[in-house]
Amino acid sequence: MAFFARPASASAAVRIVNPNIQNELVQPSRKDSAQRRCRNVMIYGYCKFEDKGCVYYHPPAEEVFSAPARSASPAAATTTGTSPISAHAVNAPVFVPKASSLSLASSPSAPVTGQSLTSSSPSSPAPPDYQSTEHYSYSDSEQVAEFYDDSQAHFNAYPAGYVQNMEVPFYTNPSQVYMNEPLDHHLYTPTIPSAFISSSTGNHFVNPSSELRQILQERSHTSRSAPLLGSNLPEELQGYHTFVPIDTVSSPDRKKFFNLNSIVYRATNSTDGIPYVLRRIENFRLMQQAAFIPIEAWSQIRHPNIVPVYEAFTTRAFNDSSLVVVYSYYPKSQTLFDAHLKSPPSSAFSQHLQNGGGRVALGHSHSLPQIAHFGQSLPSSFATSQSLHQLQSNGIPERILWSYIVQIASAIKRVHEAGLAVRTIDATKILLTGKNRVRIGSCAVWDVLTYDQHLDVVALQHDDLQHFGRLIFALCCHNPQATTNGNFQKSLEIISKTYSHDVKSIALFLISKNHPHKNISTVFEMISSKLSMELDDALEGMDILENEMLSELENARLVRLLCKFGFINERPEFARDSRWSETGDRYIIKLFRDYVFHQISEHGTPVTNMSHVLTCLNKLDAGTEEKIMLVARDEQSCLVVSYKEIKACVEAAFSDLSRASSTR
Ligand SMILES: Nc1ncnc2c1ncn2[C@@H]1O[C@H](COP(=O)(O)OP(=O)(O)OP(=O)(O)O)[C@@H](O)[C@H]1O
Repeated sequence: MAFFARPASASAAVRIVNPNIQNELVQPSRKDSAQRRCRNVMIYGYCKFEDKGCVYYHPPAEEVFSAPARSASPAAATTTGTSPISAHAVNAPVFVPKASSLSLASSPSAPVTGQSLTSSSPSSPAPPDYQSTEHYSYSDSEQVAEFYDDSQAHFNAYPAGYVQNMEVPFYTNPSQVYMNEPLDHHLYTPTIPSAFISSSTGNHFVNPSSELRQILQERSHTSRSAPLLGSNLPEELQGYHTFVPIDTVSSPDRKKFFNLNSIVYRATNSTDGIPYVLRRIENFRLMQQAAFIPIEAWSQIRHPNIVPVYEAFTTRAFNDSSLVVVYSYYPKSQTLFDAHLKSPPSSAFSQHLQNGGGRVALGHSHSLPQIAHFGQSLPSSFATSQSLHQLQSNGIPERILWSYIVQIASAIKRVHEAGLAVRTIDATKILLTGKNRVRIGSCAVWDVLTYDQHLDVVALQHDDLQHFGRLIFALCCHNPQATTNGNFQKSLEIISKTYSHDVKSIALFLISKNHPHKNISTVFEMISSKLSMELDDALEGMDILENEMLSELENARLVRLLCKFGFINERPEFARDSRWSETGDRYIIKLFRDYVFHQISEHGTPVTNMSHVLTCLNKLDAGTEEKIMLVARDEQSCLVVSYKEIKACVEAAFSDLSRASSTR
């Protein structure tokens, strides 16, 4: 086919082949070592190891010198026919036949230092100056010194003393035996110097780099958890499928929303494939369609501290009349109640505080006292059984407290400015979705439930601030009932002793009933000194995340390259078409694939070093001028090519395939 008929000459690669062995090149069967012509003879015209144990065939001198490649001056070698040897061959490292097991055994490997390599005897006979070769990274003494450290000694393909005294029978083929290459950091996306980014320690909002991936993986894993078998949930509902209850607590006390039963599910939207949270209010009969008007208003609100409202509908799919409100899903999030107010304070909570806040994995406790919110009452024993000292020591750290205050105040401000009231400022409805990141959830439900009551928004906004004050009291005192059941004075005492005066002031202001200037703008005036700290931490967190992203940038380009290799290499439909795989560009790509992935150690075992693979692929993607020697599997020919040329081959072969796929 036309698109596969790219001439082999399109490649700028230099092919090093002894013209005398053209017939051997096409012979598929391998010869015994003793019959195979020594590669040193083929390339340099002689082998200095001929009398020192080289097991390969060394033809008589006349035969050797009759070949064009035997030129005493390899640089003068001419390119003829299909087996050119160009000036590049001069710089080719001495070819080494694969060491036989015998020779390997007799020459155990040992670390080779840069010094030993550079101290090669100047009187060493003829092979082209190994040290002066400028095209081969592996022959650059500086680089060799750089990567031949002791820790890499086991990868060393060269027996000890090889360069110095040339005593060893063979040196090995660089394309067949793995050598640890130095990473050229210029090939990578530069990251911000670590001195300027505290990614290892993390910041107020971002976990340390070492934890970040695990946390993201866990979230991803959670969002794909399998649905419960036999859960009797609808298979499909209003474009949502794969229903999974999020709150697995079976106690009926734990699913109250106002005086109605409420259950939260995760389900996948069929249109965009994204998981959402569906809050279902059981046994609710919607009396008028207009009750959904607030949903429209709420769906317009986008704020980093509010769980976005997506849509709402009623359904009978749960065998009752249910109201369902759909929200964005934050996998592995916790309510503030679960994170900070669960009682008794667990060791996990203490650990959490030691870690400076953030999310902790707290299990649900079925023996927990009932939480007082939305009209439910809490057994007073819960509030009073803890000593003052206990309550003090279990309070939330002030830095985290201020962070919550600023974030929640900011969310309230947005909602109030939109002419709405939040109505869910409660520890059980505010989610901790990341390290010290809070989002007010379950918004809009109240507005739908009480639509026909025509409540005064200003009064509701006032209530928001009061609930906010109660929340601060609860968090400071580690007690959801800190402001009721006669606990107020004691709670105030705790706050005065444990926290700064500013905390006490804002808490008292919010909880007060008849303050003349009580609105969210006044709250912001009171907390203004804390805003800059929050802003600084947020921006620093952004820098850290950007830096993390930079390190991931490489992934995409490497995956693209690997995909191209997958498309090009060993296509079964061209298995018999030697033009496709055994000539020209594709052949180079195939050999390069061997060079990257099929390296072997000096013991003949596969090398699976990712660093080598990444180095090669990055150099390929960058298209560097650095040259490497690719050796055919039958070891009868080798090619000296630059990464730039291989890159051109990959691009050409891939565009051939792309063209073919688009024209059919
Ligand atoms: N948008 C959301 N994304 C992820 N998880 C959520 C979301 N909304 C709620 N959840 C989780 O669903 C679970 C149940 O939520 P719910 O509001 O019912 O909290 P709760 O602690 O069970 O309160 P209640 O006692 O009122 O039922 C909680 O663990 C909460 O973390």
